[in-house]
Amino acid sequence: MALLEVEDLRVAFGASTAVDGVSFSVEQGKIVGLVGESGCGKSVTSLAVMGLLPRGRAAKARKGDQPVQAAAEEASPGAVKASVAAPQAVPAGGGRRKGGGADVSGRAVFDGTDLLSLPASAMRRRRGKDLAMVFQDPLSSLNPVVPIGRQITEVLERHRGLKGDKANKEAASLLDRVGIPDPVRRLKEYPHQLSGGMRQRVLIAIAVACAPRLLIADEPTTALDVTIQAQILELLKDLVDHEGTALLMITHDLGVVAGMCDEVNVLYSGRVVESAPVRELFARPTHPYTVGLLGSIPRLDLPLHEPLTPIRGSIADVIRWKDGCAFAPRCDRVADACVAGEPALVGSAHAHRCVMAEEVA
Ligand SMILES: Nc1ncnc2c1ncn2[C@@H]1O[C@H](COP(=O)(O)OP(=O)(O)OP(=O)(O)O)[C@@H](O)[C@H]1O
Repeated sequence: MALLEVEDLRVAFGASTAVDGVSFSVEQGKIVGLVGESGCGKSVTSLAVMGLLPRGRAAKARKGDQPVQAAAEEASPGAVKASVAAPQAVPAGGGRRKGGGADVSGRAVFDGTDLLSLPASAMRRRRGKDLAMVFQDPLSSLNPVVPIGRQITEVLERHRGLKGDKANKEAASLLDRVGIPDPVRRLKEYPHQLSGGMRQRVLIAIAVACAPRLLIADEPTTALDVTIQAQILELLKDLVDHEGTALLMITHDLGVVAGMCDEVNVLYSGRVVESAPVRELFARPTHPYTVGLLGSIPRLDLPLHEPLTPIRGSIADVIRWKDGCAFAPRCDRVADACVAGEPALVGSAHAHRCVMAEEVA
């Protein structure tokens, strides 16, 4: 059994469905990508798995509310008071976007335990220790008025019981491990004294401080320039290779997917529309949305000046899945069958949700 099995995950904010029956799994020592354009449900999926969404009315009635801030404070290994990851979790889950709490259903089975059914206190113990998250924007994920050393030692104290010199030594060795030179001096510095790439390394150091078995990285390199991006991705890959960490990589960047992932799940309008091992997906994309995503990125193997083919329309041009394929209004190959009812996910190793798949192939 995989380390994480997400089954039929659904997340709704009031009447609006953000994640609509998503299933995927992540094996130990593997990198699994969740890919799709903005708004398809990638972040909400990961926040739901981490238990970081503000609870909606239905959930409150079931188990009592877990306030957003409380959840955020526990966000990741940086989930200590006034520390990392938390500020970013709040906007993603409930601050930046208005719309109240989330009603979450389905299962997210981690090492045999359904995380979605855990009480908030048990989930808090797991976050940071077994599961950790790295967010996109390190500046808003770190506390600007606390030296980075303190932000790391708080995690070590909380989850590993390390204090004083021992905690400081371990913090310096974590910074060293993520490639920050002169770590002892850096421990005393504040986030604004570090470059963007270094701040992201600090977040990764915090995330791995307790050797989590599952790391979720939500667009961890989007805010960085390409050379730093490559270093950070290499660092994450090393963790997987050397520690056997399972990595769920959330990205809209197919280049990152190609270079990093073992398996890929393509999301569209809250549902997985295609999932496959990475080579298979790039060699034989089957869903027209995946084909469109691949057609819209520049390729070195095509003649110079070959035009890119963007997907027409936007993710707002969707129909509800129960009425047919949500991608149909943007699809060049749309046929009557596409809007005749809900398309099922077909296949196992390489699965797709397209009734016209044979014609597409
Ligand atoms: N707190 C909230 N209240 C209401 N709707 C929300 C909330 N958080 C997210 N959504 C909606 O859920 C949908 C999925 O959002 P999500 O952030 O998961 O997308 P995404 O694929 O991660 O996009 P991006 O790459 O831009 O972060 C969007 O339509 C978004 O507006």
